[in-house]
Amino acid sequence: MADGGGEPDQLAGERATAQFDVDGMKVAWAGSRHAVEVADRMARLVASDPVFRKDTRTMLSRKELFKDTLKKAAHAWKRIVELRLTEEEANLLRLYVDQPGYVDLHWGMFVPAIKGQGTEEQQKKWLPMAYKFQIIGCYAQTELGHGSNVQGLETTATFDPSADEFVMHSPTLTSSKWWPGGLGKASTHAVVYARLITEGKDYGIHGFIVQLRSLDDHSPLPGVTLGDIGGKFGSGAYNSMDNGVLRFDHVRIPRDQMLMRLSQVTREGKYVHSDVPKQLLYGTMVYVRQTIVADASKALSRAVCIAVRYSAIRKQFGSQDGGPETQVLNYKTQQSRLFPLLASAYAYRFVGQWLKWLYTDVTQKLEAKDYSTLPEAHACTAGLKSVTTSATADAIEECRKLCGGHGYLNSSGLPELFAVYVPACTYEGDNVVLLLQVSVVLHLVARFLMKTVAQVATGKQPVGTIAYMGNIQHLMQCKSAVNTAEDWLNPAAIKEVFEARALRMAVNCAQNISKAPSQEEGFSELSPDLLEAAVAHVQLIIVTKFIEKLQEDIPGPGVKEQLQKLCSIYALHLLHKHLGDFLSTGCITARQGALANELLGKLYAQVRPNAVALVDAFDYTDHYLGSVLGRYDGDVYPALYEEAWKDPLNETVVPDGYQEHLRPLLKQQLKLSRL
Ligand SMILES: CCCCCCCC/C=C\CCCCCC(=O)SCCNC(=O)CCNC(=O)[C@H](O)C(C)(C)COP(=O)(O)OP(=O)(O)OC[C@H]1O[C@@H](n2cnc3c(N)ncnc32)[C@H](O)[C@@H]1OP(=O)(O)O
Ligand SMILES: Cc1cc2nc3c(=O)[nH]c(=O)nc-3n(C[C@H](O)[C@H](O)[C@H](O)COP(=O)(O)OP(=O)(O)OC[C@H]3O[C@@H](n4cnc5c(N)ncnc54)[C@H](O)[C@@H]3O)c2cc1C
Repeated sequence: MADGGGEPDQLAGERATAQFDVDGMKVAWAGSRHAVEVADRMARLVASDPVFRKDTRTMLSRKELFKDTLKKAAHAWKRIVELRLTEEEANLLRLYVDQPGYVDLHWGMFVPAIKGQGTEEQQKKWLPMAYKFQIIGCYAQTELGHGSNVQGLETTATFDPSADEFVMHSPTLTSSKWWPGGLGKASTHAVVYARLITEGKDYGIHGFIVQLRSLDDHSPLPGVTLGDIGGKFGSGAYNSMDNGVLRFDHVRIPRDQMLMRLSQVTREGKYVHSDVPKQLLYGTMVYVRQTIVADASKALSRAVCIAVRYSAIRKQFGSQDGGPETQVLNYKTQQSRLFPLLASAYAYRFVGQWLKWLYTDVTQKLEAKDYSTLPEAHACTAGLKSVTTSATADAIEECRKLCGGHGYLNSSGLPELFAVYVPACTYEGDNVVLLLQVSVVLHLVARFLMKTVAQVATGKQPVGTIAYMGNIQHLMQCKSAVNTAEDWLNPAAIKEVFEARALRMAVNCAQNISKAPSQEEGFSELSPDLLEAAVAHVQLIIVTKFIEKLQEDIPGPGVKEQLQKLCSIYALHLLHKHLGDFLSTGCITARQGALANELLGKLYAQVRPNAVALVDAFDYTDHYLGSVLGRYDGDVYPALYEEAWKDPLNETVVPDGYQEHLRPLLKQQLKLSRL
């Protein structure tokens, strides 16, 4: 289209300059050819079904939006059953429907909580009902007064041996369950976390399966108060979810509805704890944090895909002699803001794949009663969840700005993506609280290593993602050998400075804490520094996993070369952003920092001809992207123009309210001017 400057062929031209095999990159991104094929099939299935349309979603009222979500969830389930989709296919289909709703919590938390914390007998009873949607479940942990501090929850489950029942009760206003998704309107059941009290003793937080609503008419059961907690940030967005409030007034449940895999209450009311660590109670959170890391790359890649394609279409300013306007993607500033985000999308994808492997490995070990890797799983999931979600939320907002004014329109898809995504920084563990968990581990290891540094070669070595800390003697004094910009292309050079920075920051904290009157005071005082040390450690994990990915066989002409560039961009943009850390810990010199920046500029120029193809490799349909700016065909302007007319304000030429408010005002002003 030549009309008005929109040039869809522009993207075809961009695709022609790619220096790698896009299909090969799709496989590297998805993990296997099979994964590409299934994802593609499910995405197209959703995109071609009119029930799953979402283009007017931000214009719906809350009630309409919620009803639309119920309709989509029911239709998705119907298609899953009709087509006999596998679990993998069904999960992807739900992903591409792309509308937060009760099903996310049913499959994402209710079912995993029963699987992880229920006995075999309990699983046999409850899971088949959940699998067939005969019951709908949610995860009711957070309360009005307590979220981060799980040990501070107030809801009680008091055992009554005379009836062989627990009495669920909300003793205070602050003990009201508050936030659980799916609770407000949809769920019939919940896994409720409450303080277990038996024989007059409080045994702390345990999980209980509680029926909340009638299976006949969906009304709340006696003693149960339920509702939605109200509208949330943004139009459309997370308002499709019925985050709810729940109060119990002495509600009775049978004893066998306590989740009893970790501990039991006998018929007589005796509390028995099995030999498994009590932290397994938090297992569902570890599982979900792991899925959230994988989801970060999806949200980030969507935003980046929109911003890259639109930046290739959008033109501003010509050359001095009145030549054609320049694609904004050619501006170095646009590249230096956008390409690190593109690189981060790939980095998070690969670290997400690794974390999934780690989670599976830990789960298998737990089944064999080997609990040794549990702290590693907790620290990795908590740290990666925190760092990837914070960076992704910031990146989506940056992509909105990269799209200029049009990025602020709902039709760009970016405001809604941000509004849906940003609570990921809070739910499943506030990001600061989770980073502090990582810093506890780092502090303990650093303190131990400082004490035992002389015997470290013979002492107990740290393993897993903290293994590098065992190399303390080298990392505390090493100096980077980088001498030219190109030296920074060497993964070993990158790894060394990231390891040295992370370790030195952890050791500095441990030294300063040891000077405080007590460890507790020191920890509190130093907590801002501990957070930064935790971030440095997590960034090291992401960089390392990207480097390790590149050691694998990655087929397809040019694919590995592009990934190598993205890996260098990811690491070096972090180095540039956190230059203060690297300089103040003496890991690099100012000159080496400048060389890293010089190389970054060169790498951006090399990525430029590949940028559109690199986002095509995410393989997103226009339906899933949900953005007129990110359309595959690049036909942006007609789409923007057409979209505007769909707004309810444009249903009439003269607006509602004209007669009551505009006309009298205008007439009055006219009269006054004639006086
Ligand atoms: C179709 C597929 C769908 C896929 C999935 C989709 C999911 C849907 C997506 C989005 C929907 C939104 C979902 C949101 C749901 C929620 O938000 S649920 C509520 C989540 N709440 C939290 O995350 C609360 C955060 N707080 C905590 O996790 C903990 O309380 C804490 C980590 C802050 C620890 O507090 P603290 O008081 O210090 O610890 P204790 O409880 O006493 O425990 C101390 C020891 O336990 C270790 N530990 C802590 N957590 C874990 C864990 N998860 N795993 C293993 N170990 C853990 C901790 O390190 C201590 O160990 P030491 O004693 O050895 O030091
Ligand atoms: C969209 C959404 C969906 C949710 N879904 C569910 C669900 O399905 N089920 C469920 O049970 N819950 C759910 N939640 C609740 C969620 O898990 C909690 O909101 C979250 O764990 C944070 O807890 P909080 O709200 O108590 O925050 P707070 O802990 O009150 O945080 C407030 C501030 O205090 C800071 N802070 C807190 N503790 C410390 C500390 N020790 N040191 C330093 N700073 C600290 C935090 O960093 C933050 O800045 C959901 C929340 C949201 C927003």
